[in-house]
Parts: sequence; C-alpha cells; structure tokens
Amino acid sequence: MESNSRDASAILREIEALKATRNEIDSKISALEAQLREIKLQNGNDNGVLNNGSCPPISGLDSGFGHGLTPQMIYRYSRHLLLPSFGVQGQSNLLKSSILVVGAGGLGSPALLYLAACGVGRLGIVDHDVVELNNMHRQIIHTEEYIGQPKVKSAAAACLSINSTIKIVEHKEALLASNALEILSQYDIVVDATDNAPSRYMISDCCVVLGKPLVSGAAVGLEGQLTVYNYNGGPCYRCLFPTPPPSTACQRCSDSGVLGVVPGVIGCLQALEAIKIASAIGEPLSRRMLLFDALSGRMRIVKIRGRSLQCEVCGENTTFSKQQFQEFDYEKFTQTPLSPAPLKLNLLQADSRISGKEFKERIDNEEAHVLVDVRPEHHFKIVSLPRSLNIPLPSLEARLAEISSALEKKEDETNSGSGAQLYVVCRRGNDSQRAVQYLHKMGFTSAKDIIGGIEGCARDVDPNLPMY
Ligand SMILES: Nc1ncnc2c1ncn2[C@@H]1O[C@H](COP(=O)(O)OP(=O)(O)OP(=O)(O)O)[C@@H](O)[C@H]1O
Ligand SMILES: [Zn+2]
Repeated sequence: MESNSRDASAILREIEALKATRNEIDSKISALEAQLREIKLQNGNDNGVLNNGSCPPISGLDSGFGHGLTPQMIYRYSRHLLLPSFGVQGQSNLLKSSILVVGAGGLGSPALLYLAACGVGRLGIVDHDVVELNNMHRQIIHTEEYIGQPKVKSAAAACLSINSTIKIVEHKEALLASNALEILSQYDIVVDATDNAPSRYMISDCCVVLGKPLVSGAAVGLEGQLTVYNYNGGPCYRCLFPTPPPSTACQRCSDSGVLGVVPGVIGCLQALEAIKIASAIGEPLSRRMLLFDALSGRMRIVKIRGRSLQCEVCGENTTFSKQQFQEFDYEKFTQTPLSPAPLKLNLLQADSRISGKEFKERIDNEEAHVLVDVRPEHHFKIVSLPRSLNIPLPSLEARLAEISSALEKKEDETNSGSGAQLYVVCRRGNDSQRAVQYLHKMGFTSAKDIIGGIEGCARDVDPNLPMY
C-alpha cells in the first residue's frame, strides 16, 4: 500500500496543479466569451437575443405583429402562447424580465434550466463554488466535463445551450453584504437557492432594502419548503424568523444527505413562482408556505404570518438602511459561516491523539488494539476501517461494557502484558474527540482519537479509501 499510496499522492498533486491551470484558462475564456456576447448584443444580434440591461428593450424590436415577438420567438414559445391565461402578454412580460438566481446547486439547477428555457429576458447566476463529483446526483445543470470548473460557467453554458436567445450574466463570486446591493439591484426578481443561514438573512434583507420580490426555497434530506417573501406587502424572512435558529439546528446536505430529486422538485417550483411574478399570472405563494414530504408524497400549503410591524428590517419603525445592510455582519448574527470550513475541534491534549499515518504504522506492527468507530451505523456501512467496532456516539454510554470486553479479549489473544490500546475514529475527527473525552472520564484513560478521522486517512494514508 505504501509505494502505491505514494504514487497516488504524486498523481493527485499533479491533477490538482493541472486543474488550477485549467480553472485559470477557463476564467479567461469566460471573460472573453462574456465580452464577445456583449459586443454581439450591442451590435444588435442576429439571434433575436434580448437584453433588458444595456440592449434595446423588447418594445424596440419591430416584429410587425404589434406585440414585439419575432417569428422565431413565436415558434419557440408557441406552447406558452397557446395558454389562454399566459398568452402573448405573459410571454412578453417574461421576455422583458430579469431574474437573479443565487446558488447554482441543487435548487438552482432546475430553477435555472426552466427559467432559461421559458425565455426570461436576462438571467443572472451567482455562485463562488466549483462543480464536484458529489454534486452530480442532484445538481443536474452540471455535467461531468465541468467537474472542477466554476458552477456559474457550467450553468451558463447549460442555459445557453437550451436557449441561446436570452442574456445570461455570470457572477462568479460569493454574494456578500458588500456586493449584494450592487448585484441584486440589476434584477427584478431574486431566487434564493443557497443552503446557509447567513445567505438567507442577507438576501432577504437586501430584497427588502431594494424592494425586490424573493422566491425562497429549501430542501434537505427528504423534505423541502417554498415561499415568496417581500411581495405585495407580504412578510420578509425576518418577519418569520426574527432570531436565527441555533447553528446546530441548520442541516446541510453534506452532513445530513439529500435525495437528489427533492431539491429538484422545490427548484422547479421556485422557477414557477418566479415565472408567475415575472409574467404577472396567478397568485404567487406569498403569506403561504408549501411544505413537501417526499416519503409520503404529500404537499401541504400552510398560511404563514403576514408582515410584522415590529420587524427590524421591513417593520413600521424600521431604520434599516442600505448602509446598515452593508455593515451588518450576517455570519456573526447567525453564528454560522457562509462557506463553512469543516468544523475542526481541538478538545484533547496532543498525547491523546494520533495521526492516521502513525495509527497505520502501529497496526502494521501488529500492536494489540481495539478500534471503535463512533459514526452512525449508516455511515459505517458506506466505508469503515478494517476490524473496527461500530458504536455510534449516542450509544457509547450504554455500550461501554462491549469496549471493555473487546479490550480484554485482545489482551488475552495477544498475551500482551502491557494491555491493548484503545483508538477511536469518526468521519472528520470531531466526534472521536468527544468520545475520547468521555472515555477518559469513564476510566479508559489511554484512549486516543485518530486525527482527521476516516477523511484524514483517505487524504493522508490511503487514497483508495472512499470519501463521502
Ligand atoms: N452567499 C452565496 N453566494 C453565492 N453562492 C452561494 C452562497 N451561499 C451558497 N451558495 C451556493 O449555493 C449552492 C447551494 O447548493 P447546494 O445546497 O446543492 O449545496 P453544495 O454546497 O453544492 O453541496 P453540498 O452541501 O452537498 O456540499 C452552492 O453551489 C453554493 O456555492
Ligand atoms: Zn420583515
């Protein structure tokens, strides 16, 4: 394994270096492509491309039919035009509208594809992230060839390949209080397709300050929800949630998992709400929230409270200004980082910890030991280290006897007078430290945790160990 893993590490390093170069080249190509599109648009493009920003508005197009739709547009959107409640007016409204989607992930993928397909005049995409292999099961806008490349670039290419006649704007950056006013002010409607509390508060506050409707969705595990904020006198996000939930209550897909199609369903519904607002049809989901439970297949719509007069941002006596917005610290307010680096606890003394490499050396030298894996059982089933004993952290207290007898058995087997060593592992090396702290208290004083957990071992010791 040693020489293999050394070879593999060198190859991995080389791949990373090449990817960095590729990203740089891709960024340059993106910038040039954007410039080219801009020039084409300014020269009056031959594709019937629309632009609600710097290009002539739809009314400037002389179609000769009195409604501004060209023959190609009529053919492309004919199934919309045939809908009596949508028709030419609905389509024209849509073509004149501009919509910003924040986040090109699980929710943003279907939302963007439908918004592009249906003919939103100008579609903005904000995301700072790159496409990863573990995004592919749900972030259906991205294809394998874009792994390692910016999500905005991949999403823009997919949208343009469906509809080359609309304007796509790539914002390859994180949306922050410092740039949100400038970016959001360029659009009529905002779709929140992010996955974290600071972004949700920030986007909602910015929409209030700028007077923009906000289509908000969320999906994790097997459940999703959807509503429209700040629309026609309806509530904003803060009216409903004046104080952020404890950061531990906010689940993320990378920890809790998500069935790919669940954000797919909610993202499609987000596109639908944005289309209803943009085309001025139907009743957007304001003052109501849609709740989706995938397992039962149930969708419920519940009434939610209206605008709160006491709301700090949109309430009667609010003093929340653009400047206050820009100075507001959303990460501090929600006690959650925007792009969380995985939590890295440091609860133990150095002599109670051991690196993955040292652990491997010790087991290669046949040290008598017991390895306890404190991850949940369904994690253990994905991947586990050889001969480890799965005792999930919450059941540690009830299963101490199992550890004692495993240690005794090991000592008997090996006749090691000095006793068997106790190691604890988890996914990333946080729960293992919590477990070791507890084990020390319960008399297992020599217990050690494996630094960085299974993920650390996959990175530093054995690249053949799968990551998840
Ligand atoms: N403030 C922000 N500005 C721009 N993009 C954001 C912001 N907050 C979140 N995002 C983007 O929103 C998307 C959310 O996608 P999703 O919820 O599917 O999760 P993910 O981060 O891609 O994947 P996973 O959680 O599985 O690691 C991500 O692409 C993320 O980069
Ligand atoms: Zn409010």
